[in-house]
Amino acid sequence: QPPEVTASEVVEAIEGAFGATHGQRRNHTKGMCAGGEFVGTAEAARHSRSPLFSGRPIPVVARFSLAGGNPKAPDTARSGRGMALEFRLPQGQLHHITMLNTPVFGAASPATFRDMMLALRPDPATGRPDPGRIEAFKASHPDHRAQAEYFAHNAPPASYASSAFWGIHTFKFVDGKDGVTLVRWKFVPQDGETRLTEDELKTAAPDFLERALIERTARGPVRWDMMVSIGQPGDVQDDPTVQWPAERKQFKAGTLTIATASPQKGGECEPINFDPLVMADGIAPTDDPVLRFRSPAYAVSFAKRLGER
Ligand code: HEM
Repeated sequence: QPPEVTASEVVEAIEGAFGATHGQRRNHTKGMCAGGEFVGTAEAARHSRSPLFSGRPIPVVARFSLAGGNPKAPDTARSGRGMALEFRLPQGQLHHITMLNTPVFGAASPATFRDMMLALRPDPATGRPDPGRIEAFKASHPDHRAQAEYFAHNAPPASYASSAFWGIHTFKFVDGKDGVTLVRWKFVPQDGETRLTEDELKTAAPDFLERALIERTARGPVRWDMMVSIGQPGDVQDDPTVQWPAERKQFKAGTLTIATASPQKGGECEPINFDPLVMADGIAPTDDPVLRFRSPAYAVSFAKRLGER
């Protein structure tokens, strides 16, 4: 039985690690807005009755971000990049998809996430995290390893437009007869995946990502294909640190087109809480404890930032 962890406790631990930026998200603080549309495929509609896959264009409000609560994090940091999508479905319904640029997450439980934040808390004597505490955290939390290794072996993206984003958790597609398909998905950039070179890691400007996406969308729309993998009996459902075997059957569920990009200040994405449990009928969560925990944690962060405005 894992120790009980509360959403407020975890958000306070994030604030302890990074500080709190008044009126802003406590995590993924640095980011930008974007907009476009999504068109689903007939194959997705066979597995899920979600209006997302009607085949008609669905307006999307998007936010791209850097993981962590540092609003000035350099875009060369070996940390997560986020893509958050709010689909504006007919009749005012909403659907959220909130992803990272890694195939796995760095915690199998909220407790590990909290302990990671506690380990990152700066030592008052040096103003920096204590390397000994970070090592102790890593040694005692093997579920953190897979994502850390991914970051160690994969440089950050050269542009949001050329990054893949994974849903990471397992979800359920529910069809018209209540049939359930276990799925995981990845948004694959049609621009191809490009990462910073060793040189660029040293020389790239700290805020190049925002300018790059604004310039890229000025030249024309950017597209990602939503690729869905179908789970098999025995595949992990409730652990976002474990990947499925690569040979799982895949199909294209739709294409996301991002046509506009802007700074987040005053942008449409700024006030949105991209709670991943906001889902329309036809896609449902699994019992992944991390997925379930995200919703109350985002609510705590959202309440704090709105309350400060
Ligand atoms: C225990 C696990 C996690 C905790 C406690 C957590 C916490 C948070 C918090 C507090 C925010 C800011 C919410 C707001 O003020 O709007 C946030 C944002 C975000 N998180 Fe998580 N998170 C967790 C796991 C994940 C996972 C597994 C993913 C990806 C699959 C993810 C992707 C994102 C993204 C992309 C954002 C930025 C959303 C935006 O642009 O508004 N997080 N997270």
